[in-house]
Amino acid sequence: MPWEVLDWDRLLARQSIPPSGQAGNDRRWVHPLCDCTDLDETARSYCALSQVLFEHIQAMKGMFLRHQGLGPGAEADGTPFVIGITGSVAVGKSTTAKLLRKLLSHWPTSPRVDIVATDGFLLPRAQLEAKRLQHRKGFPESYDTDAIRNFLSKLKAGAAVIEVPVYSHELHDIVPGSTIRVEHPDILIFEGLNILQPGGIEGCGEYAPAISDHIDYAIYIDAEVEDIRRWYIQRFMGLRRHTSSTCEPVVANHARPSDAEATANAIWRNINELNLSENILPTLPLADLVLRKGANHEVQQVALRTA
Ligand SMILES: Nc1ncnc2c1ncn2[C@@H]1O[C@H](COP(=O)(O)OP(=O)(O)OP(=O)(O)O)[C@@H](O)[C@H]1O
Ligand SMILES: CC(C)(CO)[C@@H](O)C(=O)NCCC(=O)O
Repeated sequence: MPWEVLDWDRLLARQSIPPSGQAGNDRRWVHPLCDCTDLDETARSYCALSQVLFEHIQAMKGMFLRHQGLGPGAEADGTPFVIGITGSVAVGKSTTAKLLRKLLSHWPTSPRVDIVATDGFLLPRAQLEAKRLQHRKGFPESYDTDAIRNFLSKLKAGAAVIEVPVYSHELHDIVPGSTIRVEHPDILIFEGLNILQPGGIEGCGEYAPAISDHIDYAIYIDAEVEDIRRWYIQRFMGLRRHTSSTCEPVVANHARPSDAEATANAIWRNINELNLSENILPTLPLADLVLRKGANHEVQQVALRTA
């Protein structure tokens, strides 16, 4: 697969986004969004990523306007642009989404940016149990895929308000009666494990549309499996400290940290790592951009698909 490794210095030197569009020179904006060790390097790498997206969206907009016979000053059609972010459980999709939202909303075009996670479209725990899917959480069959496609169709059709269900990592379940409102953003960051899965064949023998049909630009976050496992265990142990025993038996019913860590390792091995190798990693070649992270979450490489 032809990939071009991004040269950040050359890209940032182009300054296609003026410095005022880079969330400021003060790198402390990074800190509330992620607990990274090198603020400057993190800001620089995500600014480079933001610039790739800016140039791509401007080029798409220019192409659309030319196609409509309109000049560069004209307004495009206002359809939300969907950026997909995928990769393993705990690889940092939500964190990257938040960093990008911060940067994108500082663009000179001041776009309104929303984030939606496919977690909200997981089947509620009771339904997973009824279908004996409780050990397949995160696998394609554990989501309401029709609801995901429906959501993206409505978004692309210009719906003014769409309500999306919410998943809680503390409850390990969909939060009953809770939704977030998506109100016709300029850019939607849509993050999840399964967004690049092929559509498959439906009962009547026809191809089902794929979720990715609605994704305009797809980012895959990649890292060493051993690093992702460590991040997953750290997050699990952190959540355990913050979870009351009434919330989540899987997390909270471990009096001893070593028991909790053993459970986290078992969930990683039997569910999340399996899902990564069977379903998620095979979609990497379908991404437009691969962001490769090192052991401390630093961005080591950004590669763009050229064909
Ligand atoms: N750039 C970063 N610097 C420091 N820590 C990070 C960074 N990115 C992610 N993390 C940490 O790694 C863990 C996983 O990150 P995050 O929750 O964003 O992953 P995710 O891919 O969205 O997970 P899931 O698929 O389970 O929702 C979290 O504990 C998060 O704080
Ligand atoms: C919610 C998912 C599936 C995806 O984000 C993941 O974070 C998760 O919870 N995986 C299942 C294993 C676990 O309970 O941690």
